[in-house]
Amino acid sequence: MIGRLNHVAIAVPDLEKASATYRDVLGATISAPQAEPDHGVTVVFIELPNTKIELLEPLGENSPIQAFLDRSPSGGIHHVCYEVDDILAARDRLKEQGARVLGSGEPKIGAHGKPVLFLHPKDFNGTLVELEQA
Ligand SMILES: CC[C@H](C(=O)O)C(=O)SCCNC(=O)CCNC(=O)[C@H](O)C(C)(C)COP(=O)(O)OP(=O)(O)OC[C@H]1O[C@@H](n2cnc3c(N)ncnc32)[C@H](O)[C@@H]1OP(=O)(O)O
Ligand SMILES: [Co+2]
Repeated sequence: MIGRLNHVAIAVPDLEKASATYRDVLGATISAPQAEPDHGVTVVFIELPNTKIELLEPLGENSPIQAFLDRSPSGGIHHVCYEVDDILAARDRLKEQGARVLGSGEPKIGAHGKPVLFLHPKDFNGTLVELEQA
């Protein structure tokens, strides 16, 4: 079911500072910040030869990553995103197997303009999993 690793996401308290570190210290090319109010975050992407790094900071009052940052104020790896060919078939199969699909269970459009879903970290070895329609 899961295919390519689309991105590894790092939650950060300050997107500008984190972007500068990746740009100036690691020599990375950073995309322009992208506000995603429907997801409660602002993100940038770093294109790597074999995948992407997503840096994300909270946006708005009810950001789903605020509690994560309260627990880890300097930030940390937040989720991994795998591509799937058919996100609805993947969702239905995962639910049949007892995995918890977060939110309403209906995919939302993610940062790449594709439908995404999230799976509860407790069902996947303490790792928040995002699925993105390939
Ligand atoms: C623009 C879209 C973009 C894209 O790529 O397209 C994105 O990636 S948007 C990313 C931001 N959106 C989300 O993360 C949505 C899904 N996340 C959630 O719904 C919440 O973050 C949730 C439910 C996973 C956790 O929320 P919260 O921390 O407030 O809940 P709890 O305090 O109840 O935590 C429960 C339990 O899980 C542990 N936890 C929480 N977050 C993570 C994490 N990122 N990785 C691993 N574990 C996590 C938390 O420590 C609690 O564990 P416990 O042992 O019970 O204390
Ligand atoms: Co993501």
